[in-house]
Amino acid sequence: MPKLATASLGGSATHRDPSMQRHSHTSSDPLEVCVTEGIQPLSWVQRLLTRLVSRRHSFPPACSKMVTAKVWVLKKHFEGFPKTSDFDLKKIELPNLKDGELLLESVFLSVDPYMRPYSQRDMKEGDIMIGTQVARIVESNNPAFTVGAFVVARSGWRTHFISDGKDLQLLPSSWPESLPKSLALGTVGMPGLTAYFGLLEVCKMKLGETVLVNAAAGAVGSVVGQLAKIGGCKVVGCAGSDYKVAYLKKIGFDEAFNYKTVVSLDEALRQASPDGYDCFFDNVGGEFTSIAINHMKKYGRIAVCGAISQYNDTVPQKGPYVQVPMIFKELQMEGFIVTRWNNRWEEGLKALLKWVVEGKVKCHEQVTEGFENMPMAFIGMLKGENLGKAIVKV
Ligand SMILES: NC(=O)C1=CN([C@@H]2O[C@H](COP(=O)(O)OP(=O)(O)OC[C@H]3O[C@@H](n4cnc5c(N)ncnc54)[C@H](OP(=O)(O)O)[C@@H]3O)[C@@H](O)[C@H]2O)C=CC1
Ligand SMILES: CCCCCCCCC/C=C/C=O
Repeated sequence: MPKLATASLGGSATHRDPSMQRHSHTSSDPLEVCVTEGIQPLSWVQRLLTRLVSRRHSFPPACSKMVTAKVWVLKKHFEGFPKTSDFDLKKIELPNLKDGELLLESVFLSVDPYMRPYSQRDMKEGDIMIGTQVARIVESNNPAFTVGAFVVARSGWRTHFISDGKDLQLLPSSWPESLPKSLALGTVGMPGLTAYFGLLEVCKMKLGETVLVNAAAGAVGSVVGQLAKIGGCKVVGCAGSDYKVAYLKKIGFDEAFNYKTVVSLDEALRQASPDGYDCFFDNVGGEFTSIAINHMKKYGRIAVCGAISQYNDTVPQKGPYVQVPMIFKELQMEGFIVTRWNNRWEEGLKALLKWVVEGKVKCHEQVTEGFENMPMAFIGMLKGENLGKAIVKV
């Protein structure tokens, strides 16, 4: 493990609780993906032979056939809160594979808050929705990739796609067979890395400090709180339901409250930490930030990770503004995007995987079944229906 991670995050373990494991996962048999429609079930000898052949990359691929991918398209730019009618489900015929190419099928897809602001900024109507998936290699014309292997891809909301392999990340070789591969989209993926780098590099969290995190029961927030505990901090989290608050306490948060039902957010923040906060990992922005900033300790650090309370605004929110408390408390407030540390993802994933395997970081996933339900899962996540990482299982 790198020096930084050991120095800042080594230490006390959190409690292990099997009831908090994710509630659903799939197992997968690489054999099944090559069975062509209309072919009778294979004997076990044929299956074994097929497995051996497919692992050695057949040229041309053994199960070449026309594949139709389903894709979700942004039909209409979101106005305010996204609606299911803003999306269109389409079918696309994929061409035959060229040399060096792979055919992949999505197994798990991620729905993330960034899709809301990114769609506005980077997409035009008719584009396939951006996003990441865990996908299985179905055919390979590329010797670097074996049929049956699982990768993380950034191919958008598609059931099947073709890649030249350059944009694919194989799951770490140390990934335990028993660990759900969907975690590569959450705790052991981009959201976990956001928590890791945001806390270490932006908040510069230190032993004995007090850390505040909002949207705390979500994909990023739940990891932030648990890493801060591993790093020897006091952790205060808030979330939008009593059920989520109970979960936060179960996974080791020292204080947690429901920001929707407290009479006064100001009072709840004061009660949770009368001395204030050294670090604030802000996932929410807006009014929450303008209240929380007054509870920062002198020289406190604020990691501006997200602003989900503002993503659906049609009219920009007005102050109160942050400058006066920033000046008098001499605060540091820094926005960041996790891709800043692209060259250190291996380090972060290794550390996160280790903590998950050791039971020091617990994971929960909100799994929606069915590719057809992607827009619903995305909208549900924006509304706060997810506990932990929101995932769609194809
Ligand atoms: N900077 C970066 O590189 C990255 C930033 N992010 C940001 O981190 C934040 C969390 O992302 P992620 O963990 O994936 O998502 P979550 O799993 O936390 O899901 C989103 C959660 O946000 C909460 N929420 C929604 N609307 C509001 C609101 N108006 N006020 C307060 N809370 C709200 C809901 O929880 P609740 O029930 O508690 O309200 C909801 O469950 C987002 O802002 C996202 O954009 C994520 C990844 C990378
Ligand atoms: C199309 C896949 C992009 C994967 C990188 C995601 C970076 C997320 C940055 C988030 C910003 C705010 O939510």
